[in-house]
Amino acid sequence: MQVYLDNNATTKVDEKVFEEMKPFFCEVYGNPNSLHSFGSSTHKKMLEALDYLYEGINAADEDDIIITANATEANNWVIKSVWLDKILDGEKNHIVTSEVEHPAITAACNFLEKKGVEVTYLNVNEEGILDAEAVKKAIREDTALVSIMWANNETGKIFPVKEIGAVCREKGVLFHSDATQAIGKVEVDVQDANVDMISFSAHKFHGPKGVGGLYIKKGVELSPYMHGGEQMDGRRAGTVDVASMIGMGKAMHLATNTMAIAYEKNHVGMLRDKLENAILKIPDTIVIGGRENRTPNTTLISIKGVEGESMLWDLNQNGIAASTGSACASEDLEANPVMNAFGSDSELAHTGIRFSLSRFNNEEQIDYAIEHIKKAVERLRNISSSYAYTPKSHESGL
Ligand SMILES: Cc1ncc(COP(=O)(O)O)c(CN[C@@H](CS)C(=O)O)c1O
Repeated sequence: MQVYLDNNATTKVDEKVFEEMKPFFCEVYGNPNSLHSFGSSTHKKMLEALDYLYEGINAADEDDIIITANATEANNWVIKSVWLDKILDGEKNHIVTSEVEHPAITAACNFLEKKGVEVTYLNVNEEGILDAEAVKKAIREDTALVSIMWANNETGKIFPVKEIGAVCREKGVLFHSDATQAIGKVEVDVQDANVDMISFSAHKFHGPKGVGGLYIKKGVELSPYMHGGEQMDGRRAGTVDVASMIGMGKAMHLATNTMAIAYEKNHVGMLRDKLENAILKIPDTIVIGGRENRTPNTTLISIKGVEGESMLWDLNQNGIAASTGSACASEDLEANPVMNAFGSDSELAHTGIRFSLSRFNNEEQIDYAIEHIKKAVERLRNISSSYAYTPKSHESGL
């Protein structure tokens, strides 16, 4: 049996999305910016896709949604164009973010630090989140941008975006939120959340890889990251990947309409809880950050005495796909940076396993995964030189 439990890394394209995309490779293949009918025949479906995107995040008609290659591009665009617009050409020289952001934010900020920009990386608490008060205290006169994610890709923890947005509004500071792991899992309402910009990627909500977006609230000026043609009203040059844009719109529609969200919470949340409850019955296991206030599909679990990579290998031998944390950091065998951020010691930070489900998982798959997780833990602990179960040890915390 093949059981895919790594949906925060990427998801399967929904068949309905694929069907929507198909005509735009070999039949309706014109360049949308061409004046002839081969080009204009793409417009109807592209406009429908934009409508789905605006509807999915409750963007106002006068706001912009710019199609990018992915969330990484959108995140880099925000960080580097704020640097251009407000730091190089302005009086600001400070950015506030968190220490558990995706590398697309932290690496871009590290790059700016080498250019002399000051960056505050806010700590998270033992629940893996930070509060709006901490953001308020970090904002300075010369703060150009606050960028705090909507939901964490490893723990699923949801950040108080609305409260942070209110603080940024009060202080007159631009607020960006990386919503990549929120869309399709929890409600994302950009007007309610007082947010100026959000990033997203289609392949996190059953759309194609290689397409994403940046929502920009009306009135927010942001220099283009890509110059060239007049696509996206000159805000992002380059011929749009028509099929992928249409696929992303359809995926957003499927993922965010009322039924889908309710289904995600009831179905996926129930499956995630069943998996989590079973693993927590094993001694010396703990959910990193606790079980509250998370996206319904994600769990990051520490299994003491079991190296994350060894566990992944064992599960993979049985057709089960999971991860030790974000895919982009999985190559290096460093301790999980998010677990480090929680203050877990290095040994424990190597024991995290992330399971991230989707609406395409079912109970049979979860039962199969539980069976093999238990066997893998027993096998790996038996050969572990560092783990010895003692009755009190299962009360140990992080
Ligand atoms: C919060 C967040 N922000 C940005 C990205 C980047 O998405 P791209 O489509 O690759 O550009 C991701 C992708 N996180 C995957 C791959 S590293 C994970 O395994 O956690 C993300 O989770």
